[in-house]
Amino acid sequence: MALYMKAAEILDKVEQKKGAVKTLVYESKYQNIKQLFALVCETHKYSSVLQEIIDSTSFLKETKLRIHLAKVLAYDLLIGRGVKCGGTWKVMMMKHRSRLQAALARIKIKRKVSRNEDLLPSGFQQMQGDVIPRFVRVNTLKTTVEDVIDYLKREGFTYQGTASRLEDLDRLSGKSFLCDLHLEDLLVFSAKMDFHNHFLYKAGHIILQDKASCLPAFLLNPPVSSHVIDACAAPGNKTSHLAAIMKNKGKLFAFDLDTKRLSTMSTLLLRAGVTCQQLANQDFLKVDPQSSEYKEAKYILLDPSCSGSGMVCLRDKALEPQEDKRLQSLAAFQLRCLNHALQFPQVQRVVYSTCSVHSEENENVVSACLQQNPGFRLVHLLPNWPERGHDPFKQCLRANPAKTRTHGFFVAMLEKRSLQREGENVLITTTLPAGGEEKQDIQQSSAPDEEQENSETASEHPTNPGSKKKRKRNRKKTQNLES
Ligand SMILES: C[S@@+](CC[C@H](N)C(=O)[O-])C[C@H]1O[C@@H](n2cnc3c(N)ncnc32)[C@H](O)[C@@H]1O
Repeated sequence: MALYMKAAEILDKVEQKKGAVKTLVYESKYQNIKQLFALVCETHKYSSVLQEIIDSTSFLKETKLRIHLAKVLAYDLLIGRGVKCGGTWKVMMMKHRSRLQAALARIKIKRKVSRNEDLLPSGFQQMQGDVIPRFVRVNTLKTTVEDVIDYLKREGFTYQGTASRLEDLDRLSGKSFLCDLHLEDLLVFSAKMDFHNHFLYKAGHIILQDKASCLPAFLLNPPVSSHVIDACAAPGNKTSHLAAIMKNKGKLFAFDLDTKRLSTMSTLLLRAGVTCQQLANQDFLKVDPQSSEYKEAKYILLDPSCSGSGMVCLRDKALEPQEDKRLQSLAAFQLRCLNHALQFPQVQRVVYSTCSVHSEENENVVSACLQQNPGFRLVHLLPNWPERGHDPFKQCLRANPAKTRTHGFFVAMLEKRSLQREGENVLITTTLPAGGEEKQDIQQSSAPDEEQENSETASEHPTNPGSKKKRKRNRKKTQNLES
């Protein structure tokens, strides 16, 4: 019963656009997160069909159930695993079973389809084949990749080395796993692997984070001891990633408007061993860039609220035409945030990211911002990343299940022009698949010769195989994971 109540509560919020499924499920503190997440996602996908079924029967009127609870129960009865609770709800659902089944059958006949999946709105049908592997980020504040691999091997997992091609990820099954081909602190497992109850997760040694969502902090790559702003930070996965890159040194200012999400974030950061953060329940747009507190802030990560249309289980809703108005208002907010980020006097780099597939929230925001801020330009990111921003924003990255085996995502990095002397080359190389040929991308800078202050040039990025940082990056053995 508790499962259905929680699922209905979250579905209600999701349909009112009060939050993303993943966050709401996590915040619910329900013990079986995976089960709750699956039920909410699936009911949400079939929401319009369930509404049609319910409307065509007297189910709501007779049971006096609220619509979201009715949908969740009807989903499990007709499409899911069968109603699993006992008591009055089970009796009630059994009483209405044949009428609800008949209503579903009538809809299938009307639409001339035989399978339930064929009733899904087209956006959801496309993604039925999309399987996203389980990505696990090793929290280097608490452990090392080697220690996690050893620990898992002792538990019967099979380590298959570093992936060399995207297709290697599709072949993962059972307890086999790989190191990711782009991000060295990321392990990849089959989609079915669940770590929510695993010791490594509960102890904060691993973070369950989609690969695309790991890109912003990885690309921003703030140096140890730097001052960094995470503008829209909760629930804090990217904040903890930034802290790991900064080795918990320096200052990490993290803002979020939402008190509840911030409190979840505090728990998450505590578990991850983050100590360099300064959390504030504050509107980023009202943070004063001129305040002396931020006078050394050179790196900003901006991951503002977005339509969430890249999240696989939300895809069809976000593609509905009536979303246009909402997209415009989100885009306006995102542009204000990005413009605001560029007002910090010492800012050198800003990474802008969304989990949206819409150009309105991605390339269009970046384009408008660059027009309004000619002192900034785009940095060409990871040259061998397979999915690029829409024309002409090839410097930016996109991600999606088909091309990158991740949720839909967008990342851009803006850099202050004065960081590069005119005519200098910005060299950005990338970690390559094992055995792959080294690729480099040389971009001609057209920046005016204002000041040469950037000691953190792109060639020092750890993705550059030759960078000092990468050479020095010896993963320290820290705690014994079993202690
Ligand atoms: C996409 S989520 C951020 C996810 C986060 N970066 C992470 O990786 O866990 C967007 C966040 O922006 C927050 N937000 C929305 N408007 C804001 C504002 N004006 N100032 C600060 N935070 C804001 C929302 O509460 C939400 O938590």
